[in-house]
Amino acid sequence: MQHSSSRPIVVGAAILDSAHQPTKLLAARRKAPKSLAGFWEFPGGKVEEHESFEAGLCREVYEELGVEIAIQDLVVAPAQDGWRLDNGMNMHVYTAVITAGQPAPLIEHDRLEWVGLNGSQLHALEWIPADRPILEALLQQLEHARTSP
Ligand SMILES: Nc1nc2c([nH]c(=O)n2[C@H]2C[C@H](O)[C@@H](COP(=O)(O)OP(=O)(O)OP(=O)(O)O)O2)c(=O)[nH]1
Repeated sequence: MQHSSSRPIVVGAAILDSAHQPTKLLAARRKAPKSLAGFWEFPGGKVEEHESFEAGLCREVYEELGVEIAIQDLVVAPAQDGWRLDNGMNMHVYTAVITAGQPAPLIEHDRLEWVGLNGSQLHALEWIPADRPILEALLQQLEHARTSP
């Protein structure tokens, strides 16, 4: 999809440790702005005018973490225009895997953590509240993919 409206669209990456048998998700802790500092999120950011969502996501992840990714699937939201964030923007989240590089918290984050998909650690992190339903949908979608033929 291509971004062309004047309202900013945010894209986020649910970076998994494996394309076919994922066990971990790469969570990133923001260090700015003050209102979001300390909260965990999906790496990503705003898509630029006339940039595709996928291109914007690859660019943001490279800028923020220094890695190249291969985008897999959209985490399907209840509405077609994505997940509604607390700031009034909408976000599209895609699963992805790293294809080159070692992730590091280069600009927007002060910590990165590979967290198990099955277990309390993922939920124990202090996620941006708007991300919690996205996490639930991600887990359900991965579970569905794992159990369907
Ligand atoms: N990247 C990201 N942003 C999120 C998530 N959840 C959430 O509410 N947001 C909000 C926080 C910000 O207000 C907005 C994303 O803006 P950003 O600051 O990351 O965008 P950007 O990298 O393009 O930064 P900038 O150029 O505007 O400074 O969306 C999430 O999981 N990931």
